Amino acid sequence: MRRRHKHLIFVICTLFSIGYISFRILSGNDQTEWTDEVENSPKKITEASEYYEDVNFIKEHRPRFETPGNDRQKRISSLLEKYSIDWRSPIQENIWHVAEKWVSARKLYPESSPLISSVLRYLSSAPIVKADFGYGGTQLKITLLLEGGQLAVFKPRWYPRDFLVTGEPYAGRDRHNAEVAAFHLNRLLNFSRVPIVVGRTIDLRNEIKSVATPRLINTFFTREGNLCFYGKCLYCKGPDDGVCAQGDKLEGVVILWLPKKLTLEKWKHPWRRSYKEGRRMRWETDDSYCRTFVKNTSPYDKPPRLLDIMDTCILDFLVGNADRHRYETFKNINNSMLIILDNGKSFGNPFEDELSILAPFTQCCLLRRSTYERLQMLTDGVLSEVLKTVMELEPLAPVLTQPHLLALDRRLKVVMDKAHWCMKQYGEMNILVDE
Ligand SMILES: Nc1ncnc2c1ncn2[C@@H]1O[C@H](COP(=O)(O)OP(=O)(O)OP(=O)(O)O)[C@@H](O)[C@H]1O
Ligand SMILES: [Mn+2]
Repeated sequence: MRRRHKHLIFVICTLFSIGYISFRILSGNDQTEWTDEVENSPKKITEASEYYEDVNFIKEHRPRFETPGNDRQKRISSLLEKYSIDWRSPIQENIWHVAEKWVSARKLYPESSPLISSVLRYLSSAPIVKADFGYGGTQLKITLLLEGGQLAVFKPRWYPRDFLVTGEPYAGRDRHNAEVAAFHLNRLLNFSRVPIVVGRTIDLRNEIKSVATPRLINTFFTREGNLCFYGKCLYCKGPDDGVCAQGDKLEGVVILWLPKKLTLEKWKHPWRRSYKEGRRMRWETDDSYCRTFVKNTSPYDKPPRLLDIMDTCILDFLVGNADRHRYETFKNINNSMLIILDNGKSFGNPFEDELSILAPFTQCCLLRRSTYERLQMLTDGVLSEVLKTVMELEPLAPVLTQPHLLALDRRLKVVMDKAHWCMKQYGEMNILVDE
């Protein structure tokens, strides 16, 4: 009897030990579910199929910055190889023709070409043959005719780089450096939809006034020994609205004009703001606006326009541009891109993220797969690092202050979180579009 009793105790202890050891092994696996170990040995968890799906989902979609020992450095190198600018490339005087030929329905220039450096170099140095008023709009600018017959726009500097624009999300005057940063960011996103732009400090007296039309000369004046002008635009009424050089030197940006033979068509942006206090637009109060209205309305009911709106709002959210009230496409050209013109209202406040700019994306939950993959490549601070390096020798360098660079990385995380939320909610195949 006693022997049988002992035997029973032995069996119970053995079973208990086996149970305990199994439990430890399994819970050990549990703890590795977020680490690379699971990525390398997915077989370990194949039995729990539901759970496996979830882990796989997170593995594929979690932001890269949560992955230790990832390929960050490789991503930086490959992006720099494609997008670096040779700011010392020799001047090529016949480059305008090249830039003109680049323009097609879906791209303004190739993703990567040493000739982009050549265009930027010449745009920042070509002699100015003629200068006139801008061409309407609300902001002060000058139209330039450059040597070789190329048209361009000059937008002047109003603010120092660290100026903080507060108030309404679209407040303040244009930020000239924002045009430059938005252009390079658009390249990193592989959009090629922002016109080519470069920083340039001009001699207002010798390069502009000397070749200006009489009507532009009439708006020149001096203030405290500095040469100024106020030009003509909706907000350019007189000297109070003028911009002044430091002495004769005026910093600004030169934007390459699109080929004259291509006509632009203007569209009202479906997610535009009212710009009136107390007046709310439908998208601000109706979260089904995309599904019930925009998606059923031409030209958003078929590709590529709505996807272009998604791309644009992501770029705008990253740079903080809340002023995309209208947009332009090439008239009579099939599948024309949404041309991302006028980014002057970006980079006003690096300490706030204006979520309403993302409304098209959060309300439609739609995104090109190519854009999603590119955004993912730019996580882990890759975005700010590559952008900073690409613009390091820009004539306006430093183009962005550190807080603005950090804001880009922070906002990118917000975009990725929204994308993952959409995927979880509706399924990846309903969110990401192969186009
Ligand atoms: N690079 C360009 N090539 C061709 N057309 C251009 C270019 N830049 C601007 N335009 C034309 O001029 C218009 C006004 O330009 P832009 O939006 O930069 O000025 P703005 O004064 O900031 O306008 P708004 O006050 O409406 O914001 C554009 O809508 C476009 O039609
Ligand atoms: Mn503008």
